[in-house]
Amino acid sequence: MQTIGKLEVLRKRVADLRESGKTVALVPTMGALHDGHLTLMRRAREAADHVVASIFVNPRQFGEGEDLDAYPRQLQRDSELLEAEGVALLWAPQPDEVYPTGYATNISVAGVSEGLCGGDRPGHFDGVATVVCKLFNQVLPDMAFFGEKDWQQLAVIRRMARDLDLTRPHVEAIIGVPIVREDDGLAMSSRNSYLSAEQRAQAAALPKAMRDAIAVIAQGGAVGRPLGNLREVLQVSGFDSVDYAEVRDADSLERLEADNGNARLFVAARIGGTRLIDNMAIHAQ
Ligand SMILES: Nc1ncnc2c1ncn2[C@@H]1O[C@H](COP(=O)(O)OP(=O)(O)OP(=O)(O)O)[C@@H](O)[C@H]1O
Ligand SMILES: CC(C)(CO)[C@@H](O)C(=O)[O-]
Ligand code: BAL
Repeated sequence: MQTIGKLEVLRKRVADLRESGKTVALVPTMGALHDGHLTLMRRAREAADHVVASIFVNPRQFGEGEDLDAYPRQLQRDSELLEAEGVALLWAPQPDEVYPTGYATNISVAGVSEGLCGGDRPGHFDGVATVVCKLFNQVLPDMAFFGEKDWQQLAVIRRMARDLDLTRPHVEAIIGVPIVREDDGLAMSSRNSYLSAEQRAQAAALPKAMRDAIAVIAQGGAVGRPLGNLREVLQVSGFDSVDYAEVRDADSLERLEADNGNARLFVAARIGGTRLIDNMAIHAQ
């Protein structure tokens, strides 16, 4: 596996991979890899002839006072993990390679980016859409893989690909991979490394409270009371605050007051300084 920091070199190496009609999958990440990321790499390996992974802690998607500087960076360890997964190229540019002096363009996707993480993190999805569009143009992959842990992000990226008529990858080739969880149900996340041992144990209350709320919501009726209970349970379990707990349509992301058969529960909650997100279908898929 070759690690590349210059766009010029990336374009040449991707062109080499494409020789004799071979397909290329892109898996964008911010590094500090865990089994959730490695599952994306495996899905990509199964679907394409070659996998290009990217590691870029994108400054434009972090708000003021967020954890841009503290975000874990461990390129050496990550590159060993990617190599072991059979990844062909690692695209790991520095910020000035992605946003050179004079950079002035922003992509903003309305609708699906509103509320949930978009509400709590103003400008976040502009930063995500902008960098993902650039990554797509840099690698021109046949397909790209994203985790359903960031369900709203996936919706934003698909909307962007549809609206901008992207062909590499085409919107149908933007593939969502189900959430990979720890044994106690907590969704794997690079930010879990911020948790102390006590907070890590308390964090398991999040998926459990979500499953309990879902069991009630799936029986029909309004979502207000189960979501109220979920907030209370999280506070009693050691969470400091709940940024949002909402039921939305899984595709349109419209907010729902009652189950519509295609509903999904979305929660973001804070424990210590760490913000954890999760989402689950109300009805088994
Ligand atoms: N537990 C998981 N299961 C499936 N996909 C995941 C999981 N965690 C992350 N991903 C996916 O991996 C890709 C890269 O994510 P990223 O590098 O931000 O990792 P992360 O663990 O989500 O980090 P963060 O702590 O910033 O949320 C995204 O498409 C994300 O949805
Ligand atoms: C898609 C992404 C790599 C864009 O920076 C990031 O938002 C992430 O890791 O989910
Ligand atoms: N996985 C989402 C990236 C972020 O939180 O900025």
